[in-house]
Amino acid sequence: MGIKVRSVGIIGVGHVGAHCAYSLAVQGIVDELILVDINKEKLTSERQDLVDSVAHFPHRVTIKTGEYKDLANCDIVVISAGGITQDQNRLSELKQSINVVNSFVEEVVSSGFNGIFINITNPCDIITGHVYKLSGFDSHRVIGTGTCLDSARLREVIARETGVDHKSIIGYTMGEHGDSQMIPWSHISINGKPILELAQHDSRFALDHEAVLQEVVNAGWTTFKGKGATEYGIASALARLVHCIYHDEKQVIPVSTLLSGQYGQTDIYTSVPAIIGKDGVEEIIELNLTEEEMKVFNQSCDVLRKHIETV
Ligand SMILES: NC(=O)C1=CN([C@@H]2O[C@H](COP(=O)(O)OP(=O)(O)OC[C@H]3O[C@@H](n4cnc5c(N)ncnc54)[C@H](O)[C@@H]3O)[C@@H](O)[C@H]2O)C=CC1
Ligand SMILES: CC(=O)C(=O)O
Repeated sequence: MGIKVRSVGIIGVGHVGAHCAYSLAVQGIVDELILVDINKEKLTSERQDLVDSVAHFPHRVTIKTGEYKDLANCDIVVISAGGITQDQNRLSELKQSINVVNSFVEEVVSSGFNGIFINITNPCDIITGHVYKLSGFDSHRVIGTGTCLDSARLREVIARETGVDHKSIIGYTMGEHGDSQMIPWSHISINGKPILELAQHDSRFALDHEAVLQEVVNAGWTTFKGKGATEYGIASALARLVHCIYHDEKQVIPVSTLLSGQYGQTDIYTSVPAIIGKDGVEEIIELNLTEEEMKVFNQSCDVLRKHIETV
């Protein structure tokens, strides 16, 4: 009897891809990683460094390098190819990132890959939508990490301000993984108790909403400024998603996914909470946003649409 090897491919093993590889390996989420990068020297070095850590793990992980065609049998292919621009604006990466994914998505699909794409490359929502179109896959199998990372940042800020552990905070940011993302405050809760209700009786929960949003939006650039990359946060978000898929967890996580009428939006990839399981995005959760929240969410979609038109 053969045992199924959990195999994940990573395209682009720069700051982000290498950290994703390490997170998946060290947490024992995969049995095999296949790393692909156009920079062959870097690829060899990243593989060697990862291999050097394996002997200390309590589990076995095989780390390979390969070409796009070698990803045929992977369950999941992570896209983290490209390069972050210096101007701290994800949208200015658009043209470069489109060219990057154009150079391999169809080749990966024609190799026989029939699993789930998880895209990280920025601007995450637009590039994920483009990968969806290039791949011809059903949208539930093309996912963008979207505001999964920003939502972790949000929960950390709320945890710090309120003193409640982040695991007891239910909260997401929605919309663009970028400056126009929004926080649906009417749905932020401390394990089910709306934070807006708590705020009426306890000043700890009366947060400055605009300041929290700005801190969340700026967090990536706070990280980027001193090290020229953001990597641990996104790698942890990616590892969570991959774990959810392999274990069919059905956890609700905000990801960039195709909206087909939900929230009054159609034919656009953007972040909303969704159930993640073995089939990828299994269900989109439609929150009853307030009128003001809907307005800001729609504005975020407008920002994305304006840039999609330039592709
Ligand atoms: N969605 C998110 O939350 C986040 C997204 N990012 C994005 O991830 C991407 C990668 O960022 P970094 O790792 O910091 O960049 P990096 O420059 O360190 O690494 C990019 C890697 O992609 C490789 N590459 C370029 N074209 C390729 C191709 N056609 N095929 C295979 N490999 C290719 C390069 O050789 C390089 O090794 C950027 O678009 C960045 O904005 C970064 C952090 C968080
Ligand atoms: C760079 C980026 O997209 C982030 O860290 O949020």
